[in-house]
Amino acid sequence: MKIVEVVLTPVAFRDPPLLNAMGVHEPYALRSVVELRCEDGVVGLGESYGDLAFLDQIRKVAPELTGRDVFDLPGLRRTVARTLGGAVFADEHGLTGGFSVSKTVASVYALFEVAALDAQGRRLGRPVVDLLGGRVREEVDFSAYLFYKYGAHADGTQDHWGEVLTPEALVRQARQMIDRYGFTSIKLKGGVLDPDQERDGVLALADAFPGHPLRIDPNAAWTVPTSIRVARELDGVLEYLEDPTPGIDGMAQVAARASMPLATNMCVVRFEDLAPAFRAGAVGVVLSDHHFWGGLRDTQALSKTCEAFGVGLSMHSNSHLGISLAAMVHVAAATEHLTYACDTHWPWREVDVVAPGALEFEGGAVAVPDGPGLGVELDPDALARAHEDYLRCGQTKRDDVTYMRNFVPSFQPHTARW
Ligand SMILES: O=C([O-])[C@@H](O)[C@@H](O)[C@H](O)[C@@H](O)C(=O)[O-]
Ligand SMILES: [Mg+2]
Repeated sequence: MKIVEVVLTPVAFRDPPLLNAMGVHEPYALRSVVELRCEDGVVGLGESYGDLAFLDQIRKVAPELTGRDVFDLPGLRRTVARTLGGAVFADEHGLTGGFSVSKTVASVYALFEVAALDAQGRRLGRPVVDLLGGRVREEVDFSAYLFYKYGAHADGTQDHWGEVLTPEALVRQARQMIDRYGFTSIKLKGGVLDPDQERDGVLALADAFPGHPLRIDPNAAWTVPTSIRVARELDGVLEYLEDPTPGIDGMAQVAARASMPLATNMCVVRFEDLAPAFRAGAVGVVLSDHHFWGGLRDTQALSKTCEAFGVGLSMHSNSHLGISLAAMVHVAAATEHLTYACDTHWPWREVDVVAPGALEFEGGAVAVPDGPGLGVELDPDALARAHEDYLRCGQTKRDDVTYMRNFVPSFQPHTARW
């Protein structure tokens, strides 16, 4: 089945002022939506980053795909690598590790691979999970992804979550999210407040939600000694500690002294990073993310590799919409070695580009959608509105650091600050 046209639509959707080690989320999150229009009227959907530097790369590749067989994934990967010709996409926030040619190819390929698999599934009348080998689980568990946050954006726009800067407010946010979605495990985005305050936040969550596995992710905001101290203070409380400190060497020093496994989506972000990290004993859990790990099939390869080395696998997320959530659910449902509930930013968005109904949370889990392919349908009006928002919002890249300076003029990112 040949690809006849590739349509790329950058979109933007409202995002609350969520805090992290690099600053604060801007009023809109940016994404790209791809439609692979194929023979017989079949259309495959994909979703990924919306930064201009990423759009520049996918815009180079898109015209090269027309006339290609949508079932030829190795050919698709070769076309991506050849067309990019060594280009590097640098997502300046740095929250998902370094940049490289291989990570850029993996990221661009992933967007088109998901769309190709969606098209294949629609053509065959089978869900993507079946193309990945079939279901090992019917539904996929997600964690409540909590953020410290401001009560309003720089222009005064508020949201229903309110300000969250204290343990009490964190517990309130967790309760709102758990009441609505039923999550049974909790992740806290840290690297925002003094580590002692964040430790107290975790302890308050542990008290309020007994039996809910907990994690904290300071995105490398802590030094090695601070990480070791906080790990000791949260002994028996955390299921894993995510990216407390920068780099494989630093993580290895913490891992040697911490009782809980360390997880990462910062120091292991490509297959090339696995050997040095595993050799150093730096990580006990790798956070997969098909958007930069080379798509759904490479995510499965990552899982197998982790299993062989006795390393756990969880799933990282960034602000995203329903096409990405569907892809995350399909790959998670087809991947046996997935040892923790996945992350998702889903509760933070209010609109979507897909028609409602296919993706529902129950007990913190999402069942694999029924339909062929990814099982989600594009809502053309919603897509048009989100594209209008993209054109109107004036943002062209994610820049939490500069936006943070509206609130704290002297702000510098918090890498190994504490
Ligand atoms: O949305 C955020 O601010 C997160 O900090 C995100 O960008 C990270 O990449 C991510 O969720 C993580 O686990 O590090
Ligand atoms: Mg992380």
